[in-house]
Amino acid sequence: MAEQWSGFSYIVTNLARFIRPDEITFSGVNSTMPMLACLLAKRAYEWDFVYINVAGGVNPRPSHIPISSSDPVLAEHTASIFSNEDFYDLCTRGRMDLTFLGAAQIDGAGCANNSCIGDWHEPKVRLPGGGGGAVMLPTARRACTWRTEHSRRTFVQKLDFMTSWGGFHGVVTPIAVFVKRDGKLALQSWHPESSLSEVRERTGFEFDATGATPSEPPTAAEARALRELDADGQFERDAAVALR
Ligand SMILES: CC(=O)SCCNC(=O)CCNC(=O)[C@H](O)C(C)(C)COP(=O)(O)OP(=O)(O)OC[C@H]1O[C@@H](n2cnc3c(N)ncnc32)[C@H](O)[C@@H]1OP(=O)(O)O
Ligand SMILES: O=C(O)/C=C/CC(=O)O
Repeated sequence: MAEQWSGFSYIVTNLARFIRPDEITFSGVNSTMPMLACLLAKRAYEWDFVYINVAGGVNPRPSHIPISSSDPVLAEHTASIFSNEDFYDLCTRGRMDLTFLGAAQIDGAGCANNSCIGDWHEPKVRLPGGGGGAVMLPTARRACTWRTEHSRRTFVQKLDFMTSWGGFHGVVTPIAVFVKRDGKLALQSWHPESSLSEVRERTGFEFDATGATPSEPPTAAEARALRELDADGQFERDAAVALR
């Protein structure tokens, strides 16, 4: 059980749990974990949804699981080919139900920075990922993010730069799942090997934890689907997610 509920498995499975039946769900560039979450949901759940991806695929049936979340194999046997403009149009026209987007820093309202660390004019690091974050996060009906590092430099009181306003609906890390409640991120659940106090300790903003419990372990179908998707364990090794 512990092996199946590694930090990597925890993130991918909990991202999949944000996907809803019949909805349109998007995963983009540099998004291996959301790609795996969408493919897991297709295999593990008894209902269907529309999975679209930045390779242009719409409910594709890829012949293998690629390392890159923008690999053309993700458009194999696709129902249609979507262009980049189509993803943005779906969002701005209110048709995108769920999109997965990255973030380097997240504040208590779920707003995100994926532009720079430090001062904008003299940054320590410039980050990629501002295009989707700036447009898709505020316009999709829901957006979720993931971070392999749960730390006070990631979960901050004040962002170094606000790339995306509007706020994530869901946030998943190796030790916690947050959801948006009354305009703020609230703790929904924590990794069974972690604790509420550890999540508080490693989070730089105050949050409501009313009703939060340890996360439900993976179902047999979820665990089986992820084993199939990562048969040789390469994704898990590449992700190198630590609980501590
Ligand atoms: C149409 C579409 O496809 S829309 C787009 C969909 N895709 C996305 O939204 C993905 C967008 N991009 C991402 O998610 C990126 O991974 C980002 C922007 C979140 C982070 O970029 P990465 O290059 O992965 O940064 P990474 O996390 O490796 O950090 C690089 C360095 O930046 C600095 N850094 C990153 N985050 C922080 C932080 N919160 N605080 C301080 N320093 C930080 C550190 O120096 C770090 O190096 P270190 O970990 O060795 O200390
Ligand atoms: O914002 C990003 O990370 C990527 C966007 C891809 C694009 O719009 O070309």
